[in-house]
Amino acid sequence: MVSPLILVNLKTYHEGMGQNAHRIAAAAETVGRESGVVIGIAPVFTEIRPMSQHYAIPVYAQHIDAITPGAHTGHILPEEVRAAGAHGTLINHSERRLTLADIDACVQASRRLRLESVVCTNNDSTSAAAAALRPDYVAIEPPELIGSGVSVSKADPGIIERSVNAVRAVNPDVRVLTGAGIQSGECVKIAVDLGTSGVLLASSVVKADDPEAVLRDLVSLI
Ligand SMILES: O=C(CO)COP(=O)(O)O
Repeated sequence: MVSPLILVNLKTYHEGMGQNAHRIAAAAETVGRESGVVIGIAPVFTEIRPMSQHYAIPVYAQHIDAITPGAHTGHILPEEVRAAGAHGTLINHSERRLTLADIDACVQASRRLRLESVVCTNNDSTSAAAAALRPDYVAIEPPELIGSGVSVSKADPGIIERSVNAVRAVNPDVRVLTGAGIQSGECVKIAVDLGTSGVLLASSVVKADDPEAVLRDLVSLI
């Protein structure tokens, strides 16, 4: 069986972040190596290259733009994200929504560039729609639970189950992640038992005094 994926989105949390981001990446590398669970990190764009060079963990962009090389200013070119060493990318995160046409173009660019694509969604209908675009992962995250400290696994397991079924019905090759408020091994176990291939999370690791201890707990029951 393929290892579940624990994907830590560092967002733009900033306080002490330069140092903290590297501390989290080092912890992800250690805990990932010891547990055999794949722990990936999605840092800010400027940290993609240093992180992919220094740590043996998959590094993800938090976003790419649906553009091709040429005259664009202030955009994120998928080719540059790949060249910086990214293994994959989030697409359509709740805090960075895109149009359907742009999500499609981003998934296609990811496929062409061999970037793993993780399309974020907010409910089972959008999960089904995203699955039709054939990304590697659909990540269902109820927006009202993001950053709330209340885990989707416990507060709304039904949305995970419905999304897994919706995605499987459209394309069984697309794997499902879930996120929002994920904070413990128990949350991860519930998500995996409901048919997901792992979790997408942020605050419980990024804001922790001891991120390595939280990561150890997250992988403890899978
Ligand atoms: O948006 C998220 C991950 O991309 C979830 O954030 P929290 O883990 O802070 O709820």
